[in-house]
Parts: sequence; structure tokens; C-alpha cells
Amino acid sequence: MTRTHNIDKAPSEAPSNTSVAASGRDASAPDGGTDERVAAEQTFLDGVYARLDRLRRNTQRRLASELREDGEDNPQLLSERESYERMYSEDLAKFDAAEHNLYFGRLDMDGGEVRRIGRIGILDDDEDDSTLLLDWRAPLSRPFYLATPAATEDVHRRRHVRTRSRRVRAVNDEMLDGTGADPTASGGDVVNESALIAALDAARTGEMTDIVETIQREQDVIIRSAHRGVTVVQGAPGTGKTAVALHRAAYLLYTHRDILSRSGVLIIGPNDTFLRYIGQVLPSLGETGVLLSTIGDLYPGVHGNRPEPRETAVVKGDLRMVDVLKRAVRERQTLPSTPITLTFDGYPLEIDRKVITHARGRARSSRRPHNRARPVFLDAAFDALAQQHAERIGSSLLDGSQLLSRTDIADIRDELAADESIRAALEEFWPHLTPASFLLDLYASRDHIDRAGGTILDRDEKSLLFADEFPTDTSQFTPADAPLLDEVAEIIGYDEPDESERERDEWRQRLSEAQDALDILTGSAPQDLEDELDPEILMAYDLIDAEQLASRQTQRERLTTAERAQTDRTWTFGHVIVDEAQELSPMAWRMLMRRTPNRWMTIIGDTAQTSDLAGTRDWGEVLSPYVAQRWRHHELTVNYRTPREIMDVATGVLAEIDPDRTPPTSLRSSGRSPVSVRVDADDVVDEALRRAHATESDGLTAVIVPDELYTRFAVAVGDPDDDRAVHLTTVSDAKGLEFDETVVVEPTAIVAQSPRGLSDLYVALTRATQQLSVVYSEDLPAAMAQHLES
Ligand SMILES: Nc1ncnc2c1ncn2[C@@H]1O[C@H](COP(=O)(O)OP(=O)(O)OP(=O)(O)O)[C@@H](O)[C@H]1O
Repeated sequence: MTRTHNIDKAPSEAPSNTSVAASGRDASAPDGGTDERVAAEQTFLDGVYARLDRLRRNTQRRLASELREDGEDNPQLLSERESYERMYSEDLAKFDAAEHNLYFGRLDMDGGEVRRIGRIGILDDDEDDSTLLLDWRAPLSRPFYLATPAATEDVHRRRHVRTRSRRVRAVNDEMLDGTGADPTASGGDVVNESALIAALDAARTGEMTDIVETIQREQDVIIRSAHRGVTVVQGAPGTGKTAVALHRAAYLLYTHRDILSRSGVLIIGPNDTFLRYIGQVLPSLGETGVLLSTIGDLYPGVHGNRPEPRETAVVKGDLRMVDVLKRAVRERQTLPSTPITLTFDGYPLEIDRKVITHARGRARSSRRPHNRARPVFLDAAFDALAQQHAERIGSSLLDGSQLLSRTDIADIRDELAADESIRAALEEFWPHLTPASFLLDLYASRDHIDRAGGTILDRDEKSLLFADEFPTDTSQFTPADAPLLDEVAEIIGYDEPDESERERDEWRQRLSEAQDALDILTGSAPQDLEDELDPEILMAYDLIDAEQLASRQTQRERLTTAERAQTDRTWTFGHVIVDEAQELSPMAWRMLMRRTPNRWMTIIGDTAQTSDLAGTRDWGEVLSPYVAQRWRHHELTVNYRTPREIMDVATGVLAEIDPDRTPPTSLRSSGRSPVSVRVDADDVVDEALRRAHATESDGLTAVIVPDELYTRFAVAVGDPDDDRAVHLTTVSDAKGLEFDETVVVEPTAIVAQSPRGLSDLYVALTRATQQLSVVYSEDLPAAMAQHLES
């Protein structure tokens, strides 16, 4: 029985192309004066919040009635009930997320149409279901982000409405039709930039905020890009790459909800601190179904976050590890050094090299992954042992001919197979493997590493793998171990049930054919951003459409898509976004590409900031094995974070990293020149902390230190909870983060800590939104010295 539900028009149902309700000019006409416009917007705001409250109440009522329903013994009703419960809960989460700054923008179009733009779309409950609020992601909202006086997109006036706690605080108008700015604008701002500058000047809270009210044109192009392949977004620090990544996720979920809500969106970030920093942005946009993960956490059940020497991570991240691991697995398929003699049916039975070599050959030639080839190995071994036993008991004394029939021998084989001790003895030579214990065993044995490494790794590389501090249990894995675990799982066929394997192989085959077709169609030239998509290319993309991927995912249990994806190593995502992607090793890319067979990805990073020695300086190099030249490149050029004064210092370092790179244009100036203080080495800690405490801003101050000084500083800072104002961090943990003020300590030591130390310094110098101080005892790197005042 199917129940019918009278559902209010929930936000997700708001049609994106419905013309708006307001007719002609509204009460807040430009000549109406400040108060009138604020009052008119307040009236609208009251109406839209009242509607939101009604939606919320109705949804709460329906959810409560679902929860009261009885239907546990009817599976169909139960499953229907679960999906309604989930839908209502998600809608409620969306309403709550939209509460803050629900309405923020208005477009007055040339023809008199008025469009109001907010965090979610809301339909009125009048007879026409007219649109009260357009979702910021709807196509009709787009001119809000794109229109300029030079290209008005039929917008005559753009209005920014600033609200707090359901009250209109200010109304700022931009006239795009050449009539000039409205002199009576509330709040005194007359250009779009004012809202942006206000956002950028706001004190940092330690959590990233969304930018729906001020998305800029070059960012909007990426957020709404219709490209169904790999999009690379390269940009200097502070150009909004992370912001763009998160808003793209929200946009894609809105636009392709039916596909992506089933297959899921994965966002990869560099570390836990970063994921915490960005964690609230998508929920604030009403999107909760996205899986945020580091590479180290992507292998289910493992939290790979233990630090390890950079050089070790380089070896583990190298693609040669694929062959090393394959060899290591083969090393576990052993031969008996001396025959093992067991008793079967009163006779001796010998498990010798001949039997195992035969069985091993059969298993290997099946070309199945190790664990899945195990039945082949055992079958062949039991056959050989049955033959051996038959020869012993059934050979004619006269001429040696076999007296037992084939059925007799088959019976013997079955009895052998049922004998636990014989089975156990055979399994020793082809053991069942699990990725985690396999890798732990490998790291624990110099001998294993030597044999698996063969001539693939040199002596030093093998020594790095067999380090004193190799992991001894699964809690000690490092970020670089996760891709290796994933690789081992592939090699041994772990957690891939037999019955799905054929289907999976066929699927992979189709994907690879589709990708080959794309290679041929697109040739080797990178596609230009503005290229129209060739219909043939679109056809080929259809072959690997995310919808097909989504249809493969089984809907099971009550878990959300993100939760299911997190626990399933073989989950393939509809879209994958990688932030700070320059840091990924080749092995990490390999793991990620397995999760993204449709290759619909947004890759965000800055190759001038690469500090991981296994990371990349060249997008083409990492992507070509997977998509050839078939990826699009966008460049973000405006720095929204770092004021000009600080960027001048960082630009000197950038020139040293790569003289051909154009530095970003800082949007603002803080009016505060960076300062530097030279002290004795013994006084560096005190001076840096003194400066950090003496900062002018109310927001966050970070002290960024070289790795070698971290412990000394940590002791001096004490319990971070006692001193929330100062955030102590190494450069790698500060990646992607920002603070109002930063104190960068011993730049020369930061440069010296790694062959990519200049990039580390570049990252450290570009974290502040207001003020940079440098505290040092060693001579400063020349690249920055000239731009610093003492
Ligand atoms: N259009 C915008 N409106 C308001 N704020 C913005 C906008 N674009 C970026 N920002 C802000 O600028 C700051 C830097 O953005 P973000 O962290 O995304 O830069 P990034 O390019 O990822 O930097 P990094 O390379 O250092 O990680 C953030 O505070 C972000 O919210």
C-alpha cells in the first residue's frame, strides 16, 4: 500500500525558472529613501520568515506522524517510512541552516521583474505557488554574481540586503543601468565591493564561513561549470580556492541532486584541522550529505594520521610501490623447504614442492587476486594429493596401473578437502591475507622488504621503509599508508565478493573504453575553458555518466550516502573534490581515481605551495596517467585574504620558487606594513609569544614555527585552552587556514626544514588577513628580507 502525502513545496522543489511574485517596482524604490527601503525589505523579510516557520512546523508535524506510524512487519511500509523520515529530517536541517541570512540579494530586471535571492529557494503557499525566494544556485540567480555595468545581464539594479536575527540592518544598491549609484543608499556603500570588503575585513573565528553573498565572477564560473570531466583550479594563496570548492559541491548537489544524493560527493582535505576549519560551510548551506576526508582516513577503519619522516612518505607515495607490493604478495605464496608428511587414511601423505608448485602455478595462472585465487590453489593441491594417495593405495602390483576408478579418486579428493589438518597445512603456502596485517608484517621484516623491494628500491629506500618506528598496529598507520592499504586490498582482492567481481570488471572495461574514446575525440590538446562541448564528447561522457554509477550503488540500511561511502572501500563517488591537491602523492592519486571511475572531479591547489616531497609541481604530470590531456584548467587571480603589504613580502619568495609565476592581485590593503624583529636565538620563543599577545585585532593570532621549534613553543604556550587567542602551529598544519594576525618564526629554519622549504615559507607568509610579524635570530632569506621593515 502506498500512502499519499500532501507535501508543502519544500525548498528543493522550488522551480529554478519560475518568474518571481513581486510585480513591477516594489515598495523600496530608489527614490524612496533609506528608511523606506529598509522598511520595505523588512516587510518582505517578515513574510519570508513566516513562510519558513510554516514550512518548518508542517515538516515537524509530518516527521512526528511518521515516527508514530506502525509498520515494522511490513518491509515496504518500513522502507517508505524510512525514506520519508530521512527526507523530513533533511528538510528540517535545511530550514535551520537557512535561518541565518536567509535573504541577502535582490535583482531588479530591466523589464520590471524583481528577483529575490536567498540561501534556499522558497515557494509561497498562495494559489500560484509563486516564488518568494530563489536559491542562490538557481540559474535565475546567476546575474546577481555576474552582472557588471559593462555586461548588465538585463539587471538594472542589484541590491545587497544585510540582515541579522531576522532584522534588516542595511540595504546597499548598485545601479547597473548607467543612472549612477543611489545617493540615499543605506549603510553608505554603493558598490558590490562593499559587501565583499566587509566580509574580508571581518575578524576570523577559526571556522570558515560561506561566501554566497559575495561570490565573484571568476569564482562563479568555476562553481557552476558544467564540465563533466576533470577541472583543475590553480590559484595563489587566498584566491578563494577552498571557498570555490565548497560552493561547487553545494551547487552540484543542487543541480544534480538525484544522481549525487545516491552516489555521493567526496571532499579531500590535507589534515584534520583543515577539515574542522571548513566543516561548517556545507551544513550552513543546507548540505550535509558530503563526505569530508583526508587521504589518511579514506581507507575504511584506518585513521592514518601518525607523522613520519618526509623521505619515508616519498618512498611510500611512489608508484614503484605497486610493484613492490605485488612482489610482496607473491612472496607470501611460498613453497615447502622440506616435505611435510601427514597421515591420511592410515597412509603417509606428503605435501612437497611438486604438489605446491603445481597448485601455485594453477592459482597464479588464474590471474585472480591473491585471496580469490586461493580456492584455485586449494583445488589444485587437493587434486594432486588425491592423485598421490591413489598411486600409493591403488596402483597394481603387477604393472603399476591405476586400479581405482575416477569416481574413487574424486571421493578421495573430497575426503582430503574435508580434512582440517590437511587444509590448514596447505593454507600455510597460500594464506588468506588482510591488507592491514599484511602491511604490518611487511614493515616488520627487513627480509620481506629486501625481497619485495628487489632492485626496484635502493638500499636507502628499503631502510626508510624498515625504520625504527614502523607501525606495529593499525592505530599507527600514517597518511601515506592508506593508499598502500588500498593497493594491497586490490592486489589480494580483499572485500570484493566473488559474485560482484564480474560485474565490476565489465563496468571497469566500459569505463576504460569510454575513456579511450574520449582520448581519441579530444586529442592531446588541453581543452580551452571556453570551448563549446563537442556533442561527440558529450556522448562519450554519457557512457560514464554519474547516474550509471549511482545506479550501481545499493540502497541499504538507514545509513546516509556519506556514511555508506565511508565504510565501503569499493564505493565510487559521483563527484570528487580534492583541496590542496598539489600535496597528493602518485599513490594517493591512484587510490582516489579508483573512487572516481567517471573522472568527474574538481581539483584545487597551488603548485607553488607544494611542500610534501611526494606532491606535485605539475598538474599534467599527475593527471596524464588517468585522463591524458583531457582536463580543464582555471586560474584564480585575486587574493581575497592577504593584504597588499603582506603579499609584497610573499611575492619575493614566490619569485624564488618560480620566477615565471604571476603573483595574485590583493584586493585590499590593511594599511599595516609587516614588521620583523631580530633577537638572540634564546629569546625567540619569548619574543614571538609576546608579539602574539600584543596583537591589535580581536580575532585569531597564529604563531607559525619551524617543525624543530614546535615542542619548545608548545611547552611555553602551555595548555592551548588557557590561551585561546594564540594558535601555535607548524606550517604543514597551517595549510589552507587563515588568521587575523600571524607571527612567523625563524623563516630561515622553515626554508631549511625541507627541499621544498621555500614553499613552506610562502604558505606561512600568506596566512594573515591583517598583520604579519616575523621573529628571527638567523639571517632572513634574501627573497623576503628586502620587503620587511625592522
Ligand atoms: N567571493 C568572496 N567573498 C568573500 N570572501 C571570500 C571570497 N572569496 C574568498 N573569500 C575569503 O578569502 C579567504 C581565502 O579563501 P580560501 O581559503 O578559499 O583561499 P585559498 O585559495 O583556498 O587559499 P590557500 O591556497 O591559502 O588555501 C577566505 O576567508 C574566504 O572566505
